[in-house]
Amino acid sequence: METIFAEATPPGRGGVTVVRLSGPMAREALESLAGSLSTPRRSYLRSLRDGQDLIDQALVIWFEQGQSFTGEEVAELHLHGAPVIANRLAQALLVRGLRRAEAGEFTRRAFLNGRIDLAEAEGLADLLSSETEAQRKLAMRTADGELGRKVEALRANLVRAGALVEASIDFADEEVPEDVPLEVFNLLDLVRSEVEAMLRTYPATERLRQGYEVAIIGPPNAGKSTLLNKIGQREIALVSDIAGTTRDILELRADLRGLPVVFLDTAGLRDSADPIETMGVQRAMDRARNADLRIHLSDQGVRMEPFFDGDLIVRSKSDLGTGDGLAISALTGSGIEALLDQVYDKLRVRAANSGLVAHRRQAEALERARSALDIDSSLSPEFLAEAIRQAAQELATMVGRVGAEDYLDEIFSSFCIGK
Ligand SMILES: Nc1nc2c(ncn2[C@@H]2O[C@H](COP(=O)(O)OP(=O)(O)OP(=O)(O)O)[C@@H](O)[C@H]2O)c(=O)[nH]1
Ligand SMILES: [K+]
Ligand SMILES: [Mg+2]
Repeated sequence: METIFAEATPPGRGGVTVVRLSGPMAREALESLAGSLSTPRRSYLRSLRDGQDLIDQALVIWFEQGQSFTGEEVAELHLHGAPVIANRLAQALLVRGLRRAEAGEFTRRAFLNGRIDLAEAEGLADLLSSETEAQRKLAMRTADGELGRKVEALRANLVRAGALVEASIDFADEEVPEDVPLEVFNLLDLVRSEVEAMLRTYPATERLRQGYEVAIIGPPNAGKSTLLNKIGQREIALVSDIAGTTRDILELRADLRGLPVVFLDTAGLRDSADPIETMGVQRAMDRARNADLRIHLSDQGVRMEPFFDGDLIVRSKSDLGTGDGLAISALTGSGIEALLDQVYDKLRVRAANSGLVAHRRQAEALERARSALDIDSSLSPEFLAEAIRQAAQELATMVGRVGAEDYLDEIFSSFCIGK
């Protein structure tokens, strides 16, 4: 096993740069620069020297194998935050036979050494890419192992059910089969209903993780682009009094009171002789259909039917005269907060339905466990035992105890170097 190193802090100047080493040579490499360090998990202020060259004064610490994030021997060096210092240290470490870590390699080693399960690794990746409070909370629960513990508890129930069935097979004499105990069916019902409950929350959870899409749609010149710019407080979209200004879909990522929301500005909906505009309208419709919510914007007095259920019907340009229902003026800003309140309220209801299963990989493993458990209670004990074993296997896959190889590259490459 090679010893790896990487900066754990972002590149560039700063107060400190933390460099982390992991692997069998971590302590030895550190001591060759900092002198001997008797006690693990204690920080020492030391001069780092590569031969005669003083690299830096640094706070250093080492962790013994089994007592670190990766589970390997780990060393940490807190250097003064200048890239030249970290580069000089890297040179000294390369000479000593260490190599630079790849993206996510520390976390990958933590997984391979059983320090975290795969769901925790996914949670950690989500945590690092969280942009809003709701995403942080969701990711933190998974990173903290909540999902893994829950799935392990279900798997333990299956293991018990399986053992009971096996026992009934073993004790049955040739002629008279032993009845499968009722407890088995109770355990299976419990696991099935928990798995189903988790699967029900998956779509809402996945959405919360990725962010909600709110499409602004309506006829040309309704003021859609002006509204997007107003929400984003910058000039994202071109605005003009020429109908058909917007063609491509423009996205604004926003933190709406803690919820991750992508607002979409779209081409004004109308029949047009211009083929490019028609393509834009097609895109607008396709994207709007799949969005979580649509703000359906139109001028005062224009008759509007909602395209989709639950759309927010909003009148624009209220500064030019008052109309019916929810009205905004992107010019004066009036009504915008009330509109965002309504968007928030609708999305919050969806967020409230979220649970812990936020990734397709996790949901697919649960789906397979559910179909394995979709069994007829009149099955022979042998078939029952096989179905239970299969379902337990799928739950083990979900937390990465088995069969995780195919997912590792995908999951760990989403981390940055040094994590
Ligand atoms: N008075 C007033 N004018 C507005 C308001 N919002 C937008 N406008 C004007 O309405 C015109 C059209 O605005 P856009 O934002 O380009 O409209 P759009 O819906 O994006 O139009 P398309 O992209 O062509 O579909 C521009 O001249 C804007 O300045 C408003 O609240 N009040
Ligand atoms: K326009
Ligand atoms: Mg526009």
